[in-house]
Amino acid sequence: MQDSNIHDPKILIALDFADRQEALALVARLDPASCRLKVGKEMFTLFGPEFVRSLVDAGFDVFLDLKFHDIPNTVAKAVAAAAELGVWMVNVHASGGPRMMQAAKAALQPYGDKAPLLIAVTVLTSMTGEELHQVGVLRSPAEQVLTLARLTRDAGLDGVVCSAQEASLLKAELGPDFKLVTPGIRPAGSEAGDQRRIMTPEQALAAGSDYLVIGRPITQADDPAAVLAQINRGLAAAG
Ligand SMILES: O=C(O)c1cc(=O)[nH]c(=O)n1[C@@H]1O[C@H](COP(=O)(O)O)[C@@H](O)[C@H]1O
Repeated sequence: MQDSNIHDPKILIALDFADRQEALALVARLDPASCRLKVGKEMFTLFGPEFVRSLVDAGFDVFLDLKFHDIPNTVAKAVAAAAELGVWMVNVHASGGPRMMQAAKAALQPYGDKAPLLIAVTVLTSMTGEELHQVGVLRSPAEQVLTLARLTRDAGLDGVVCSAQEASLLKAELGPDFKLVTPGIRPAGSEAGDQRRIMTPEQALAAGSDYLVIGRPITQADDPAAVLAQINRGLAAAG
């Protein structure tokens, strides 16, 4: 059976490996038509822009997940540097505020159609309401996600990172075109680990997630390609 999402793969595999060869062995078994790849802080810090370029050159859409959060000028320059790498998506923290997000957006303007999608992290999927309180945010996770997502939309960005638990609320409030990228995806029976606001792939898709970020349930499996294929089949059947 062919995946129905073959032209727009929904799964973004989080390549969180300390060993480059281990990551490349996995990538060699993947098809850019079946998944996209996410490079985050661990692999970028270890292996740098060359590693990202090698994945882009291999034909993969790459989400560079460095969650930029700094003064507007610094974030704008960092986002432009990401565009130079040819990545498909890049992110900032929405809590950096509207001026920071607008500066990031403006920095991508010269890239036109070649600009990566620019999205903003709302409330990390590892956080609970109690932890938000501990850092001085007295709203519930859903209320805080919606507040930050509105700021993100108003700053002209393409979407947000949120948990799938907030996806239906955000789709209803912000419309179908505003992209929702949801980590914290756990197929039934898999370990939550440090994630807290989780959903299964099928639940996330039904709730309105556009892209599902999945790391350990795929990368730590005995047969990652088989697990990816199984999740893609589940999504095709559910969608
Ligand atoms: O921006 C992200 O990708 C991200 C945001 C968030 O709120 N939660 C979150 O888990 N992530 C990333 O998504 C990936 C999830 O990996 P697993 O928990 O192994 O599936 C990790 O690489 C995280 O850095």
